[in-house]
Amino acid sequence: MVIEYNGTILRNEVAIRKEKIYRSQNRAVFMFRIDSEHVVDATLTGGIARYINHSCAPNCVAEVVTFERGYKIIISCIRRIEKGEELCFNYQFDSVEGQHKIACHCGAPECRKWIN
Ligand SMILES: C[S@@+](CC[C@H](N)C(=O)[O-])C[C@H]1O[C@@H](n2cnc3c(N)ncnc32)[C@H](O)[C@@H]1O
Repeated sequence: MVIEYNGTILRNEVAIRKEKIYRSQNRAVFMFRIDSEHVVDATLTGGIARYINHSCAPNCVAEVVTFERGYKIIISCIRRIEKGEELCFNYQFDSVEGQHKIACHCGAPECRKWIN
């Protein structure tokens, strides 16, 4: 394990409301989907794991584990990480028709060009 992705677990409806509020406040929004009904909101209560970028050739993986009837998001390395190397994992965002596409800048030879 490298780091835990901390934050507050929210139901979808609450997460949608919070995201609107954050955007109206011009805040960067940090949310991690854990299942079809819940999101971990790291915008105000998260740690540094929220800054981990996406890569199409990641050195880490993010896994949702159940813990004491709740959830935890654990970031683990999947290969040796050199000193100074940036941590990254595959966001595995769904590609939703009509949704704004995010260009990927991970720089990996096998880059899929889009995050979502
Ligand atoms: C959780 S934040 C990661 C930290 C963010 N880079 C920052 O400085 O606050 C996720 C956002 O970072 C950007 N991002 C992360 N990985 C990226 C990548 N491989 N290519 C382009 N943008 C990326 C996207 O805007 C994405 O929505």
